[in-house]
Amino acid sequence: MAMATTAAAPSLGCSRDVSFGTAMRGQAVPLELSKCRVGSQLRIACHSSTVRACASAGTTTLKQTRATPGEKQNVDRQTCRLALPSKGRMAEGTLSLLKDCSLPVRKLNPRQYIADIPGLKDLEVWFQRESDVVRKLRSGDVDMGIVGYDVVAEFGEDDPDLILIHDALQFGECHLGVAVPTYGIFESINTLSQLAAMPQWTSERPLRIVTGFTYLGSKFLREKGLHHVELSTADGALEAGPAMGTADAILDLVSSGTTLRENNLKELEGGKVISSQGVFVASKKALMNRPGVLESAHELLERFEAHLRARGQFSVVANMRGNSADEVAHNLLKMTSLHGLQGPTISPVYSNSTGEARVEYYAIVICVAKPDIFKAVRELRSAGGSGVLVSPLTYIFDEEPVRWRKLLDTLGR
Ligand SMILES: Nc1ncnc2c1ncn2[C@@H]1O[C@H](COP(=O)(O)OP(=O)(O)OP(=O)(O)O)[C@@H](O)[C@H]1O
Ligand SMILES: O=P(O)(O)OC[C@H]1O[C@H](OP(=O)(O)OP(=O)(O)O)[C@H](O)[C@@H]1O
Ligand SMILES: [Mg+2]
Repeated sequence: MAMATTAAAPSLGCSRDVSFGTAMRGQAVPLELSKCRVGSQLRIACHSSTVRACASAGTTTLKQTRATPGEKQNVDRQTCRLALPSKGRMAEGTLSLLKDCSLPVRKLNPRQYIADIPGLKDLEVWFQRESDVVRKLRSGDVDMGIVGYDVVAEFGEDDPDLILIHDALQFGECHLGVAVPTYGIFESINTLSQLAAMPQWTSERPLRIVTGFTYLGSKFLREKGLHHVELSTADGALEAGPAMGTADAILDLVSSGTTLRENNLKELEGGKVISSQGVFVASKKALMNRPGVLESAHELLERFEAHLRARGQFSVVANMRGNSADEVAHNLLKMTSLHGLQGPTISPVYSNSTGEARVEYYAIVICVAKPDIFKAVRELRSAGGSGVLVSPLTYIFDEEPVRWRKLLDTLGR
């Protein structure tokens, strides 16, 4: 297996000092590695599979270390760090969210892993695989991150240092669930309890489940009382496992359900482990101790809240016929979709059709939830409205976001 360089590590200054190029499983270990001794100061960033490859090559006594909670690195770092997914759908979703919040990420070239956000000074942006975003939050190498909740739950391992500042960024929506084949011994199995009760599973022949979520998976299955279970892992295309005969069931992410259907699999009732979407997560220690982190988190949270709130709403302006603002208000408030955020804004429209200033119309401004827009237009017309203008909103800045207050409470502020 070819192993890619992890060139960001030395500049990230985290628990590794150098990186190396490629090595083939079972082949000679690269020269630099064979020179390195356990206990020396040389720390190497590599894929975890590399450590296994080196061990099987038998040329090194290299020890794999994982950043663990409390094992804080980079204590002297002066800058705040935000880690973002380096590839895939979550990278796209994150970059477009930040752009929509007028915080475009500036990356000098596509293969560089460091970037910045011109709108946020004193903040470094680092691109990392999602699992590494969570690991580096836990090790103190980065302060904040945007990733899928599934990754926080899996690699965060319930670490109390990880705080979800925003738990619903409205992209990357999916859930983690158990699925079995639609055919054979599973034909009449539709729930997790039925799966657990199948006589086939014994300690000699456990239920084999393939998943990328071993932490969440084993915890969930234990809690649900499935005892004779063996989890195996794969990096992708897990849905092939049952048909290939390498697994009986899968525990994987589901969004539209197409991949399950196309591979003759069905989800089990009671088999949903978690729902997931993009989240804004931070290290509690960093929020409390590193100067500037809380301020950056506040700025990001305010923008996310204002943008996401606005994204679901239209601004509607219309002229309403009426004898008084009170009468117009009364007519509007009778309609279910015309209440606005706090209530409609109503202002007199002065015309001089008769040579003197007269009020025949009132202009109203309301916010309407996007799914309700056509109902709102119908209701406006029936209440005497005309000239209805509908525009998208960029931000809705309301009072202090509830999530900000909640964060301060969590931090004891
Ligand atoms: N089908 C999906 N629809 C929506 N979001 C998804 C879907 N699958 C995964 N996600 C979300 O996107 C995250 C990253 O998944 P993605 O498939 O982009 O990366 P990966 O599986 O780690 O890598 P790759 O598939 O490129 O090898 C997941 O952790 C989850 O939060
Ligand atoms: O319910 P659906 O909309 O079909 O989406 C679910 C699929 O999406 C993800 O896979 P991905 O596309 O990332 O491929 P991978 O298995 O190679 O990771 C996930 O692992 C499922 O296989
Ligand atoms: Mg994937």
